[in-house]
Amino acid sequence: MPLYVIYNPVCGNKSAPALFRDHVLPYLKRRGKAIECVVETEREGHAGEVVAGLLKKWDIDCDSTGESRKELDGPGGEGREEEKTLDVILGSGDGTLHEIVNALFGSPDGGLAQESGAKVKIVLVPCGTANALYSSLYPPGPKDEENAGGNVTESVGYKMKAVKEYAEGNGGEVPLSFAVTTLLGSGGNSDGRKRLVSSVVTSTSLHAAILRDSERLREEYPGIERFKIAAQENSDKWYNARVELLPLQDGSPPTVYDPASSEFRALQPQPQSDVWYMDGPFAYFLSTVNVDRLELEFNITALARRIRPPPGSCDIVIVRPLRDPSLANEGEEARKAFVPKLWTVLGGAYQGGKHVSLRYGANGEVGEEGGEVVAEYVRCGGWRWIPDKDDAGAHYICSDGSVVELKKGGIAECRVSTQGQNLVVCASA
Ligand SMILES: Nc1ncnc2c1ncn2[C@@H]1O[C@H](COP(=O)(O)OP(=O)(O)OP(=O)(O)O)[C@@H](O)[C@H]1O
Repeated sequence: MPLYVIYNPVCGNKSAPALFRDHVLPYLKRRGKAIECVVETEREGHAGEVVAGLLKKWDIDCDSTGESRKELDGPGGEGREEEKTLDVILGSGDGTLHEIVNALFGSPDGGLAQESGAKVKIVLVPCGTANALYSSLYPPGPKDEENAGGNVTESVGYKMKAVKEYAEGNGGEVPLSFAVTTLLGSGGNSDGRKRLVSSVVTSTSLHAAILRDSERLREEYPGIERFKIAAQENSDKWYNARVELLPLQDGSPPTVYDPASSEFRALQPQPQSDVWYMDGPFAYFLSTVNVDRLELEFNITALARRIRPPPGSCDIVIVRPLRDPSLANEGEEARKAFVPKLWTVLGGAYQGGKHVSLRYGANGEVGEEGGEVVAEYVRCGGWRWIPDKDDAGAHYICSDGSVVELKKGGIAECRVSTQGQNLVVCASA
């Protein structure tokens, strides 16, 4: 199985070239790992082009030599069909992985990866700003903290965990689920793309606004502080839309987390409808697959680790401010009054996922006891986001950090797919 190394020199704090030069490549050499090629990405989209190009070339090579995809497995292994696997050590953030996923699976028929029948194994080296997938697969434990002297994100030992497990052959691997968002109605979106494949997060509302606005802050603030600044700027905005929730893969109803029983329960069917809908306004709407956090400490879909999700499902965190019993309308005053409550929810995500248990008291105070939940935590097979035509801010969709704008009247439909079974990432066994 050929091994390629790809890293993005500009992601995060731009430390990938030094990390690969000083640590990753020398380590692989010491372990005797033969590398076909090292690619430093040169532009947006390049990582996807490289991996797609390798699969295409592989197909041509196999066809022209007539070897098909069969390989002999050494003495005694005659006739055994060996899986074709392309191993890629990827130094990047989630955005570069997103480009690879979209290059391989972005077309409606399943795409290149499906056609070639090859398996692609990704070994992540977290070099980006947030590294949601890596930090979900390798949540740091006390030993990592101790070894890192308190700064896990900058620790070479922590960043090298997947590479070491891969090279030593003692790691595991997990297939990725995808959240496939189709942009429907009114000609899709502003940049012509109609299908977005996420392997981490798909969002609207505050999170999409943060990602949209944080890009312009990237040069000045290469770290995660740019997300906090963009969050401040957008904190009192609400988004008018209707959401339709889609059933789980086995046809059962979407479920919602009940902090009183610490379990998910089925949403009640709604009369005369085969979908389950929620009306806005929304302050927050964020759905994930494969992860329980978006940064090392930001455990926004914390239950994805605590209560294992069924295959083909996404976890969604939703905040609808008008559930607050102290707010009667959508006026400016109400929006301002709600800001601290939204911060309490997001702050809970930074405290190990406490937000999933927050509830309103009779006068709208937020605590761990009381009535209605503040953040609705839903698990389902997908969703449709139907923005109010006149609410321009409700038309942004974020897919793994890249943000698209729906055209007026457009709808985003996100369905979870397990189509990516031949794309796996290394994870602790
Ligand atoms: N040589 C390059 N010059 C400019 N941009 C590049 C280059 N190589 C890759 N890119 C782009 O860099 C962007 C940022 O990469 P990535 O998302 O992996 O890191 P990040 O945003 O810092 O981290 P995260 O997604 O974890 O927050 C990607 O959109 C990718 O297309």
